[in-house]
Amino acid sequence: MNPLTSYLSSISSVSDVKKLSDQELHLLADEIRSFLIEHISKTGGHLASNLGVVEMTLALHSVFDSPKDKMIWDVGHQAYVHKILTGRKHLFHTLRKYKGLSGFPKRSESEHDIIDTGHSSTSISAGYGMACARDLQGGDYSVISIIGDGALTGGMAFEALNHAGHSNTNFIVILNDNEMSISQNVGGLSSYLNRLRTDPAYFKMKVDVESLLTKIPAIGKAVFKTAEKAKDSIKYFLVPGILFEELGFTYLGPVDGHTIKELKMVFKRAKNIKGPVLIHVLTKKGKGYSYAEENPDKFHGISPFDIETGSVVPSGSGRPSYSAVFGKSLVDLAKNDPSIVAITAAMPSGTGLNEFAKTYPRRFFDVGIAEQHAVTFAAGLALNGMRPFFPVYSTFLQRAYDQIVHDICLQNLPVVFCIDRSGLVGNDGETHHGVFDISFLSHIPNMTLLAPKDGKEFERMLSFAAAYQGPIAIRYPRGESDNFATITVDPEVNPLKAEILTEGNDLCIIAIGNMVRTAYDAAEALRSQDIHCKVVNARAIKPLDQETLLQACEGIEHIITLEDHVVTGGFGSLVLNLFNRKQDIKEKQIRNLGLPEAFIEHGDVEELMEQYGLNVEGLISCIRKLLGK
Ligand SMILES: Cc1ncc(C[n+]2csc(CCOP(=O)(O)OP(=O)(O)O)c2C)c(N)n1
Ligand SMILES: CC(=O)[C@@H](O)[C@H](O)COP(=O)(O)O
Ligand SMILES: [Mg+2]
Repeated sequence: MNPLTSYLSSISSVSDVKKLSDQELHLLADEIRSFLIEHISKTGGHLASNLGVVEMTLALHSVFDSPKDKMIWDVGHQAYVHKILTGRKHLFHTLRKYKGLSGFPKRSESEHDIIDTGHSSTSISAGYGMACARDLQGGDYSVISIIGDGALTGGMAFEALNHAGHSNTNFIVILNDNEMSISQNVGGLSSYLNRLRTDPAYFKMKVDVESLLTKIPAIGKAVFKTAEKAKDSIKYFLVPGILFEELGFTYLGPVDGHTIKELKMVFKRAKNIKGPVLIHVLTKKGKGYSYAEENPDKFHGISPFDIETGSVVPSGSGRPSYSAVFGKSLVDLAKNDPSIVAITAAMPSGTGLNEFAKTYPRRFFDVGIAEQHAVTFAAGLALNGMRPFFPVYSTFLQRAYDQIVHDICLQNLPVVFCIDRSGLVGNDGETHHGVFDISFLSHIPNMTLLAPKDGKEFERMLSFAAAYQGPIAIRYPRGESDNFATITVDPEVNPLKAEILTEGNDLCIIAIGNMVRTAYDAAEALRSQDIHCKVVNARAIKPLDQETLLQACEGIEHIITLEDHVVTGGFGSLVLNLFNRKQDIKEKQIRNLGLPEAFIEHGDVEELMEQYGLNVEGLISCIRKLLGK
């Protein structure tokens, strides 16, 4: 290769990868790592996971023929290398930007992206479905699901392993084991995998033992049976991956995930094995960038950073995030209430639980990527006298709908759901926006749902929830907490009571949570133009503070409800029902402002809010139109 032109610039499609020798592929791997670090330091994104799969992805595209052979990336946050090799490297300056490259596989982006992913543990189910379809259609291609050790802790992955295992369907599962979820991986499976990783003798021994045992001459039935039994029992102790073998998979590994020659050899071998195969690949998360290797948690999902120092470029006003407010408040509450325990589904850092975990290790539970289990585990804790707090991203809570209904609300248990990342989250896009939680929670009997307008109110709601007799959820957005200290200073505020922030009789805006600031700023701007809007901070989404809301709207014709949530089944629909039931709705013009019933694309939150008319300017123009001014 001409030293002046890089290997990376020679790759315009996956077929170019196949032309390179193993040595050249390793040189290409170095260039891809520099490319990833360079670009993600500017755009932000999932750096550590992608640095860990460079050689594996190169080997995959060397041995298999995408898109004929189908590659399914679990979660999909580690598919940047796949995207670079499949003709999208020139788009990486737009990574996760509005109308730019998605941070996850997107079928609309490329034929090489076989399925849209973003939520964990779906790849084996989807892959096995595709393999079964292929066999029904007489197809002749490989289906490969690539799943991380974190994602493998998701129950759905085991449902799929169980289903696929005892079939003779040709299907390949690649387990990318880097011992990390976002934080350190947890659970019995993780320790099992760790044993496989750390006892290479296992792998060597397996080959010796197997070849020895197969040499035992089958003298007579009895001896052969004994030999088989001996083989099975020895295999049980010595053959790594026995767990997967017992489920019906042929286990190959563990394989060094950074040696392309070895990877290609195992992938080629797997192609020719009948039935389901699981390849256990060992990788290092963050490989090739020392800051990410030392701190894979921080560099899992990283904002723009300085390559030289590894430090994140500071942004925002410096106010604590809602997650930080949550984490600090919970440590304070737990000091005086020993019944308080905290549960996370593999997201301690993202939900602000690191401090609590350090302070109260016995009262902290990381269940792995297992939201369904987390909720019913919380039910068990609550039934036995504890007060569980479960901070979880809105979008991931979708996984546990039935557990919330059946195991928490039906039994009216005192569990606190702290719904982080509610509303638009921005750069993660469709699979991560938290815009359905009001719709899927507000209709469940016994569920109470609150939304704070700022950090102070959030603290108040958390202490209220800690004493609440029943299921209660508090929804709050990603990012910095707001601060209305100059307006309401009542520390003992009752979170079930709405509050009137500003007076006015031309129109009434009833807003929730993060949208109260938008309503307040729009009303302030309009006041100077002689348009007087009343602003109500609803605080409680369910039950609504009917008395305050009805009173606040007396004598006002135009009402706007404002939410960072889909309008269908959202907060506005609850207000509409209230006025329908309580008052002659004909007297009122009620406009529900929120998000459409659509999957909202990725981009910066500000851009998306503008796009959907939910920023201050959008609200002002809507009010002017309604009032004809
Ligand atoms: C249902 C669900 N819960 C939580 C997450 C958040 N999440 C994204 S990646 C990740 C860890 C994945 O670990 P692993 O599969 O080992 O991949 P790695 O980053 O180590 O390559 C988690 C918890 C998610 N995407 N989906
Ligand atoms: C891939 C994934 O699901 C997580 O890494 C998620 O992107 C984290 O989101 P935050 O950056 O909001 O914590
Ligand atoms: Mg991992």
